[in-house]
Amino acid sequence: MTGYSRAHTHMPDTLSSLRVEHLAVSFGRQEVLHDISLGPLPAGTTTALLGPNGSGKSTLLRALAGLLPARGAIWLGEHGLDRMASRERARFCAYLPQTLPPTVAMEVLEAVMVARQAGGARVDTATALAESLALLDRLGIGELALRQMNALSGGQRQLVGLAQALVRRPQVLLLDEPLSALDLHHQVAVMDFVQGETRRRGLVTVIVLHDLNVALQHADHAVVLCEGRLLGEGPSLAIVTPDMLRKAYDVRARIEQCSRGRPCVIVDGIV
Ligand SMILES: Nc1ncnc2c1ncn2[C@@H]1O[C@H](COP(=O)(O)OP(=O)(O)OP(=O)(O)O)[C@@H](O)[C@H]1O
Repeated sequence: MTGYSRAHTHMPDTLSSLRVEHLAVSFGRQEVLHDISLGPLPAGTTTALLGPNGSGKSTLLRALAGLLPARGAIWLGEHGLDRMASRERARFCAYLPQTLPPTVAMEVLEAVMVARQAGGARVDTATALAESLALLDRLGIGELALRQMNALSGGQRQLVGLAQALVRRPQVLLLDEPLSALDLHHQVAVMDFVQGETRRRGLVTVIVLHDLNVALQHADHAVVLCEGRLLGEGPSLAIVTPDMLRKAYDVRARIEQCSRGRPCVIVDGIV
C-alpha cells in the first residue's frame, strides 16, 4: 500500500514487545481479573486470547486498551502504557470492541478517514483518503466506500471496524471477537490479513477468539483465562491441549492432525 510507512508520524519506530505485570481489574468491590502477568509478546506476533464465557477476555483487552481502570503495569518496550494519558495511549493501541457502537450518519470512507486522523499522527486529507481507500480495498470492501455506515450489515460493519482499527497504524492491535459476524470466507480472509499485517508491520496483535481451530492455525501464541485467572500462556500448539480444554472449557477433546498435517481440535463431548 502506498503512503503507509511509519515516516512522518509520531509513532515510535522501534519494534517493541508487550508485557503485562500483575494486572488486576475490579468492578465495584468485585475483582474480576486477578494478578495477570503476560509476555513478552513480541512485535510481529499474533496472540489468541482464549477462555470460556465470563472468564475475563474482554475485560483484559479493555484494560490493555486503557478503557478500564486497572492495577499493575503494562509495558510496550520501555513505554509504560498504563501511565499514559488516553490520547497518548491511543497513538500506540487500536481496539476493536466486541459490540460495535451505533454509528452516526456517515459514509464508510469518511468514517475510516476520521479514524485515521484520530490516530494521533497528523496527516493531510489527501493522505488519509488514499490510505483509507487502499485499506478498504485490501480488506475486500472497497465497494462499500460510499455506503452509509448505518446501512451496513453486521459483518460489513465488523470489517469496517477492523479497517478503522488498522488505519490508525497502531503498534498494538486489540481485537475482541472480530470474526463473530463474518461468514467462513471472510473469517479466513480477515485472519490471513491480520496475521500478515501483524508480521509485516511488526505489530503486537491480541485477538479474542472462541474458535480454537482458528487459534491453532492463525495465532503464534495463546493465552487462556479461566475465572479471571491466567490458566496458560505460550505457543498455541503447546497451550491448546486436551488437558487445557478440559480445565478451561469442561470438554473432552483431542488434537489431531488433518490430512494436510495441520492441527485440529475434535471435541468428543462435555465433561
Ligand atoms: N461492567 C461490568 N460490571 C460488572 N461486572 C462486569 C462488567 N463487565 C464484565 N463484568 C464481569 O466480569 C467478568 C468477565 O467478563 P468479560 O466480559 O471480560 O468476559 P469474557 O471472557 O469476555 O466473556 P465472553 O466470552 O462471554 O464475551 C464476568 O463475570 C462479567 O460478568
